Amino acid sequence: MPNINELIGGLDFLDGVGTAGVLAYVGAYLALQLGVVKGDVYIFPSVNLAASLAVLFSLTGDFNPFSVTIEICWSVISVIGITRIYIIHRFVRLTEEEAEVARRIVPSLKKDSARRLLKLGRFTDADEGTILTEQGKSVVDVAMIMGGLCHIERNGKHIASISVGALVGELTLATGAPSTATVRCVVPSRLFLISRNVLWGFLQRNPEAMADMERSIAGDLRLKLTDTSTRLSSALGDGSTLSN
Ligand SMILES: Nc1ncnc2c1ncn2[C@@H]1O[C@@H]2COP(=O)(O)O[C@H]2[C@H]1O
Repeated sequence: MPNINELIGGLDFLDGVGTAGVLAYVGAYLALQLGVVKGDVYIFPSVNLAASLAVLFSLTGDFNPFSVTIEICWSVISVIGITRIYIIHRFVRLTEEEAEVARRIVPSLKKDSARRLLKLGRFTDADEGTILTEQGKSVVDVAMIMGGLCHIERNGKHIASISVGALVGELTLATGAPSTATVRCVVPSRLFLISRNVLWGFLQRNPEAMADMERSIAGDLRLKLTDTSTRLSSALGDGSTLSN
């Protein structure tokens, strides 16, 4: 049985290139599975392209039609991937408002995916008095406030105010449960609206967007809770406490 030195010694230049190609393939795939690289950044298709060309080159010494076919397909698919990423970087543009929404709710989404999400919703100017959600009723549209001011009302009482950057309807996004408050625009407001069902469907099909959205909601909740707790403690400023 040949030992390792004899095996390595028996490799010629083409074998060496082929081996490097195989290692690159396996390394890229392992990195993808470990989450070290993503499939939609340049590095993954580039390494795959280099690997397929290396293996293709090594096959010139030992022709095999099936291996050559798969390597050519791999090279072509890698070039398609690289071209797609280039087109997204170079040509997909978001308007300022679109970019603001994308940064706020899905900051790590690629521009083309963010654009797909944004196309599912709409920007609108809401008049003073517009009601965005009604306490106890299911939320129809989740909103992001781009400009203006809204009041949060519980049982007809104003309990908090939200403005630019705040989300509306996020608390019941996942469950579709009755909304926890009535939200009313108290000045003309600029909004981004997206149907709750449509948004939820998109998030379920896009785990990366779901993770982003969960982070955005967590950040939003932190601000809202802090604000509400501050209001509550100043309302109880006379030293009284809430009884249960
Ligand atoms: N205390 C609060 N501060 C800020 N916003 C709130 C508060 N309570 C409810 N909301 C918002 O009002 C929305 C009503 O619908 P949701 O319960 O889905 O999500 C809720 C939040 O977006």
